[in-house]
Amino acid sequence: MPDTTAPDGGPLLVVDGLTAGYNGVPAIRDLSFTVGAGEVVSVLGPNGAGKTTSLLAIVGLVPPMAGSVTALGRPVNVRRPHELARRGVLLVPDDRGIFPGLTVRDHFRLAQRRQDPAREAAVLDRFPALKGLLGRRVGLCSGGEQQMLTIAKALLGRPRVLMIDEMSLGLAPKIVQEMLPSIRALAREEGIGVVLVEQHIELALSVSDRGVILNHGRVVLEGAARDLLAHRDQVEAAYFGADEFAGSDVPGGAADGGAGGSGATSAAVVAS
Ligand SMILES: Nc1ncnc2c1ncn2[C@@H]1O[C@H](COP(=O)(O)OP(=O)(O)OP(=O)(O)O)[C@@H](O)[C@H]1O
Repeated sequence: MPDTTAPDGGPLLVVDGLTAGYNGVPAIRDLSFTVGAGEVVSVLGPNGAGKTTSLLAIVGLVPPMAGSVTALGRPVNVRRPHELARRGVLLVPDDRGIFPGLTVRDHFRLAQRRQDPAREAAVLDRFPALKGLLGRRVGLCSGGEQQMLTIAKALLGRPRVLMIDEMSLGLAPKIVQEMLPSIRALAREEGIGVVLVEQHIELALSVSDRGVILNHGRVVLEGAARDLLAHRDQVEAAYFGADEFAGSDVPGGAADGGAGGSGATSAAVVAS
């Protein structure tokens, strides 16, 4: 059984007040949220909201201007990207990181520092469709199969936190509908904390515990996924009218001490 809790029993990942951007201009400001073992947190928002930048900043690939990241109970030096990976906090990028000329089996080999047949078998059991494709060049695999491989590769290293950027990019809705529940099951069964960056709001929230909605680089709404699903109007307002919405007086909101776990001060929090 993998060790899936922070030594202090707290969340696996704590992002606190993270501000980061490009050429000195912040693209995300004061981002805060937590991810516990077995929990799925969706980071949602319109194009350009700062979702990808958030993930890149958490792993240090976009240098932070302010804020901190704590993984497994210990502060992380976000200026050293490999440190987080060593702790099992992995980013699955939206470009899938695959080599079209190599086979699925080759990718499995490259993804493991030391071959671990037992782990390999366990990961293949999670994505049985890959079993019959081990000898196939990845360039000849479908988009869904490539995406399964991308996630399978990340799982080989027994991650504690998996951050998945736009898993559904370019995939048919049916494939997304099949894959997202697998991610949910994976989180629960292996105690992995999952951060999903998604465009499919309803689908993402339907497999998430909590949702964080970004607009213009700020958290404008957050809450339990079931509450966000029940308050679709508020979610739409957060997407399309964020400037007016941020900090509004929503019952159970941050000003009321409402729950939500991000610690953000200006975001509204949907009431439980
Ligand atoms: N390399 C870069 N250099 C300068 N600005 C960038 C760079 N990458 C992203 N940005 C800007 O940062 C902001 C946030 O972009 P980001 O890609 O994080 O948004 P996103 O929510 O992931 O968008 P999408 O859903 O379209 O992928 C945007 O205004 C974008 O133009």
